[in-house]
Amino acid sequence: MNLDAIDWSRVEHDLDAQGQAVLPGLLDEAVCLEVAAMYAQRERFRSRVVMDRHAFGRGEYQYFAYPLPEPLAALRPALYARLRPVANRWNRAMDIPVSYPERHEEFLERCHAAGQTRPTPLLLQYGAGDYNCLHQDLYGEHVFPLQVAVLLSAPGRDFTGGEFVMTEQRPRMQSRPMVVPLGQGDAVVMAVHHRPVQGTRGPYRVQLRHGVSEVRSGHRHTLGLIFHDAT
Ligand SMILES: O=C(O)CCC(=O)C(=O)O
Ligand SMILES: [Fe+2]
Repeated sequence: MNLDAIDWSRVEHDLDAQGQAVLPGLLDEAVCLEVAAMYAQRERFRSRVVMDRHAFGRGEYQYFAYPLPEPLAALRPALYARLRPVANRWNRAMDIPVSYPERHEEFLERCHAAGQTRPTPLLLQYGAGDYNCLHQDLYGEHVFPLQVAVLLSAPGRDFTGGEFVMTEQRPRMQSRPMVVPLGQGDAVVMAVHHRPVQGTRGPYRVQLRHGVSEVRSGHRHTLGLIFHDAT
């Protein structure tokens, strides 16, 4: 994990232009394999979700329990600090009277005081035929408007299909699809649910959703980092 190697002005530009941006090579291959292997260590997690039981898609995921293991424990506050200026600027543009404190810990205290005490970082596991329906990761009143997903598996080698997709819904218009190309260790930063777009008569909001197309073969693991906690 080397956050200094990332071109954050390009990330900010891409987030403003399309609601998502790639962080290339966020985790190296050895770390990807180590994190993916945690899936089998049930004691690391607070709960497991089998997606087809809830009509969320097909496949499964587990939410980590506190304390988070490394590298997640360090990555979550470090990414928060880099993304906080965009989150604050987006809220100002959308007239949302919420600003995010300097430290992630302080934001978590706000979540916890409102009953959002459960950790949201998650590990997802897909096999052939699995997919993730378009969704928004909202877990209560307190929302940090950006989240990160790291692809832990190698496309072409570990799996085929399984593309990361997003849609952006503009008011009274049809949805715009986006496919985000990711290699092993690359991450996508994305809007959790909405973002401001500059219109001729001022800024307006667009709604975003993300999901994963069907995995055709092999296995695909993803690490999801959401900055608010859950009720
Ligand atoms: O598996 C993926 O790429 C999507 C993960 C996801 O939905 C998330 O991290 O919130
Ligand atoms: Fe998600």
